[in-house]
Amino acid sequence: MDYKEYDVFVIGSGVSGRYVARTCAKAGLNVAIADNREYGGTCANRGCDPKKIVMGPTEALEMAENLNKKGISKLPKLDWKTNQKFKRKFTDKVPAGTENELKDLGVDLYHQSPEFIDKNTLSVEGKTIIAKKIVIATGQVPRELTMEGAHFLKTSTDFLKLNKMPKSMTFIGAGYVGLECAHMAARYGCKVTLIERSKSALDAFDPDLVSKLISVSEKIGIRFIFNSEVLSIEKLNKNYRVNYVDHGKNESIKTRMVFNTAGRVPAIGELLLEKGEVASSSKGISVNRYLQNTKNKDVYACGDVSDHSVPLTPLSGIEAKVVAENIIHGNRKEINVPSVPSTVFTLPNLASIGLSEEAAKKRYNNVIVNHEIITDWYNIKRSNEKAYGYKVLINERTNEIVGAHILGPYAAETINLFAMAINLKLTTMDLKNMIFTYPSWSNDIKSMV
Ligand SMILES: Cc1cc2nc3c(=O)[nH]c(=O)nc-3n(C[C@H](O)[C@H](O)[C@H](O)COP(=O)(O)OP(=O)(O)OC[C@H]3O[C@@H](n4cnc5c(N)ncnc54)[C@H](O)[C@@H]3O)c2cc1C
Ligand SMILES: NC(=O)c1ccc[n+]([C@@H]2O[C@H](COP(=O)([O-])OP(=O)(O)OC[C@H]3O[C@@H](n4cnc5c(N)ncnc54)[C@H](O)[C@@H]3O)[C@@H](O)[C@H]2O)c1
Repeated sequence: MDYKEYDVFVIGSGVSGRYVARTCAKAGLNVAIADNREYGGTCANRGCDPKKIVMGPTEALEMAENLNKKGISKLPKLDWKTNQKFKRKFTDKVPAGTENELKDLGVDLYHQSPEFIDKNTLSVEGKTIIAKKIVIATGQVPRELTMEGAHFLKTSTDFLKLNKMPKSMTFIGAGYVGLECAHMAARYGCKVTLIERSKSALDAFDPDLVSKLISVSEKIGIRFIFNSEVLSIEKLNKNYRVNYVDHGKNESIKTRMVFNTAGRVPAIGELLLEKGEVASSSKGISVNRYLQNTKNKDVYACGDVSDHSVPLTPLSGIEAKVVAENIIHGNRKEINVPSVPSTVFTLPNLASIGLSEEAAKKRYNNVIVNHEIITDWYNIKRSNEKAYGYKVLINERTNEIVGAHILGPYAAETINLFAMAINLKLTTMDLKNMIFTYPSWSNDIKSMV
């Protein structure tokens, strides 16, 4: 019988899977890894990294527009095609680079989805694999939508590698992916519509700041349709017709492309988990505090696919470290996640860490809510940016910051100072007593507390 044995078999070569494979191989274990797409995962191939490159010219345009006739006399013209070329300089190298790095460490590579046969046995590429430990690090995939014509839908992966920017596009779902793509597309000259099922966008973020972001987005031409259900998508000649119900009324919109940005779900459909006796739910692979499956103790999970994770790159990395350590040394490291900052890379950025206003008020008796949409601070006036606002939540008893939310330029950077403050339990006075550079956006955080 054609079978192979490994100490560790990793499924998924994204930020979390490849970390586990690399670390276990470096520790002398006999390791294999499988991926059914190009190696390197979502973040590097079709997520965070290429997205920021595509966004680069829009940031330059935004800054120029804000200073138009204030020292700028001619606005830059964005060029999608040359930016795609620049982007490919990064993304083209990822799959081979990832494979070579793993091969050099002696890791065996497979290019298909494995299926469980039993608790420690997998089938892949016609081979039977017996592994002492199996790591599931398969990430997430777009939620499948089932309306008539759903097969016409494109995804964020298609968006980030479009040959040219179409005249119009419609996104179904106004979450992270929908909003980020919408902001990029609108600034590259596309007419953008977002159709969202619920009453607002970005439900994980502060509603006051979200509402300001929506009004800024509308000013750059983005149309939002809330409380709306898409019924069907029809193919016309060059366009699609999206039929939807808006407040009980049947409506439609003609658009060049339609994207599914309605959320992402754990990528577990192809693994035949029941045969491996692996416990899972709609949130992903069920794990305990060692990130070990709650049923099959020889299975671990890390990254977006674990039911412990918030689907963000830095968290996937932290989880991978825990899994690698527990496999190499036996269960000795529990997952312990600090407060995790998160940013929607719209312009302006919307960034957040810690508790929401609602959660903070539930958790603490007395919460100070510092909230302002800023119009008269020096930074906003000199940059002429479209919006700047914050909400900071402070536990009145201890003066510790328990939540911070910023809508503004470079909020993806300044929120990291709040991450440090919250995780180190700094008080408002600690922050105020720090000396930061001036004039800088970071320095403004002292005025927010
Ligand atoms: C458009 C977009 C933008 C994003 N932007 C950000 C951002 O700015 N900041 C941030 O922190 N996060 C961002 N994210 C989320 C981030 O990409 C993920 O949190 C991160 O990539 C998760 O890493 P992972 O290793 O868990 O999974 P992934 O990187 O998704 O890797 C999983 C791998 O498993 C493979 N796989 C799946 N199923 C199977 C199978 N059955 N068999 C074999 N292989 C399989 C996949 O092909 C993939 O290579 C973004 C996501 C998207 C989609
Ligand atoms: N900047 C970042 O860090 C970043 C960027 C992209 C993605 N991500 C990660 O990926 C995850 C997924 O992001 P996402 O944008 O795909 O999902 P999301 O959950 O943020 O947003 C999905 C949106 O689609 C709506 N929706 C669902 N079904 C719908 C339907 N049938 N019709 C209309 N609207 C519908 C939801 O109400 C929600 O507002 C995020 O939670 C985040 O952790 C992070």
